[in-house]
Amino acid sequence: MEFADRVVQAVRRKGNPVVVGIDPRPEELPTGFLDRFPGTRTGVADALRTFGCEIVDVVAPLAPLIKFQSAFYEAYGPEGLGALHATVEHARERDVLVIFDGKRNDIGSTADAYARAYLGKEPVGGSFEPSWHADAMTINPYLGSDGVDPFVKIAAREHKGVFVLVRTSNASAREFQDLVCDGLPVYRHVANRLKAWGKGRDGKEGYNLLGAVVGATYPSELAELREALPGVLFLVPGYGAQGGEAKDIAAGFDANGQGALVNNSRGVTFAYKKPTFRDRFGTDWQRAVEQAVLDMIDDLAQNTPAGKLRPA
Ligand SMILES: O=C(O)c1cc(=O)[nH]c(=O)n1[C@@H]1O[C@H](COP(=O)(O)O)[C@@H](O)[C@H]1O
Repeated sequence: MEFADRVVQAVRRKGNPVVVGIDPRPEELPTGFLDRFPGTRTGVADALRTFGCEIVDVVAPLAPLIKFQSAFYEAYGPEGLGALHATVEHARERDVLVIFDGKRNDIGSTADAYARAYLGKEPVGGSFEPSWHADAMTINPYLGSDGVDPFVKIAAREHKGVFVLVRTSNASAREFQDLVCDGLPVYRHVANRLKAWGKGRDGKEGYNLLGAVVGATYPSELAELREALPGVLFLVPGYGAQGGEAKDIAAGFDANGQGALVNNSRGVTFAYKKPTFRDRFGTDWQRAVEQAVLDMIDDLAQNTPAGKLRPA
């Protein structure tokens, strides 16, 4: 089944558009967690793997998607990447779609290698094998069409998805993305190109394999882009730790409650730090993770069109 159809159906089945971001920072692991592992690079990587897999177990029954932030694993070199790979495999065996967040790109031929690495298959012996089992990945459009086309081509062949940075959530997003040329800000040029890059790649549910990353922290741009990009799935980071609220995200959805996938990383992963959760759940950090997801689902249902996804 096409990636966009799998997303829409998973969102419908689970009744919410939550993406749990797993961005593990060793220094923020629950008290005593790291002490269970040897004080070596391998030990830290094992801790990240164990922590990530436990989060997957808690959130997979609730959320339709998980996004892994590669940076926090790459920080621990090959051992860290091994931990990421093992955690992705763990997620794959559960009922949840996986986004690899590495914001890759390069010149066309190298972009093709990245696309094959994360979405495709590589020759091994006499056959072709996938190295990573992500359902989708994030990419940077700065290099233009020849850097994006290989991702689209390989995603289409493998029934995978791609999310292109269009309007990022960070404070300096305006620096380049708002520069006006030919009468439009740069992010609107990217949005227009995105339509062209994804042409003919719609799934049966009406959404394209090529999605857009649009931050929750810029509500008016989110609303404007929703209008401009019908049939494009939005990956919306910035809810929670970066200050984005459900009311800011509401305009990113379609009328049917689909179209926006809302990411929350720190607010879920390290939910145990929230004073009210600390009082309620003590050292049971898994219960805090679960409650953070349940609260987010409620918040989005009450304050955005995602409420329409709930069974009547
Ligand atoms: O592509 C992304 O996911 C992304 C794009 C963007 O514009 N802003 C953004 O925060 N992200 C990622 O989304 C996650 C947000 O994390 P929290 O702020 O902890 O929820 C991190 O993994 C970021 O790298």
